[in-house]
Amino acid sequence: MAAAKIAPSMLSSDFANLASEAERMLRLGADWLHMDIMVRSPSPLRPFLSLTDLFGAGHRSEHFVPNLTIGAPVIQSLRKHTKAYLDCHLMVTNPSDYVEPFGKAGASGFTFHIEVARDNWQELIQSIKSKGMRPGVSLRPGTPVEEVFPLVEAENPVELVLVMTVEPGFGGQKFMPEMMDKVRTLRNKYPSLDIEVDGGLGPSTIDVAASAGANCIVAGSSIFGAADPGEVISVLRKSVEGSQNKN
Ligand SMILES: O=C(CO)[C@H](O)[C@H](O)COP(=O)(O)O
Repeated sequence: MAAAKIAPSMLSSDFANLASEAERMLRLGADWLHMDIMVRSPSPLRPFLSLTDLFGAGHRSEHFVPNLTIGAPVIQSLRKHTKAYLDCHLMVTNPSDYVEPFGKAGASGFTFHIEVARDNWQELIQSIKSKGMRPGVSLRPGTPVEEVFPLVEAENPVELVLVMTVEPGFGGQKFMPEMMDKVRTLRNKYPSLDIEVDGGLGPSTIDVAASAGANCIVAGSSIFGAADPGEVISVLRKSVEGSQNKN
């Protein structure tokens, strides 16, 4: 059985006090710290053709997400203050460029998106492992779950699948319950896989995710915005463990 992991999304923390925010979350019972890496890196098509060339100005961003957060230097700084598992979710168009810097910085997990790694996921998994990190793959809401099966079944597999339950980019969005079919499918196929959900998770949505089979729970605004964040962490954990005990 895959153990429950509660991972506060540090995107909702006070970045100016990141080390103490991390320490506070761990003290309140968090297992992992979820780090949302959003970099305005150019599309791989950029040298040849840009969306601006195709559609003109005003098109949807060529960047993986329309936001900018933190990079390897921040992970490196945080690593000096904590031994915690740093669960890094790379929302970038070119994850292979970040493997070495994140490995050096002290990232624990490196989760890339299948949408930008359809052609090179084998090499990517290999290089993530060679830098001492745990590889994971994530999928956007519109991406069929079948796309990640080969990565879980590979000789050199990913060890975590992150099912996005909002469009990646920002905290505080509404949970998409229709993503639970993906979680159920993954759990039925892979009983011991780490299945993570991210986006809109909190006390009012956790039971749906936990009963579908998610065991790694990312939650930002519901934890950091709560009067008692430790209580929220405890509610999330009890829901996951309660669902596992039923099965
Ligand atoms: O990956 C993310 C955004 O892309 C965040 O981790 C996610 O949205 C968590 O925030 P919240 O719990 O507030 O929804």
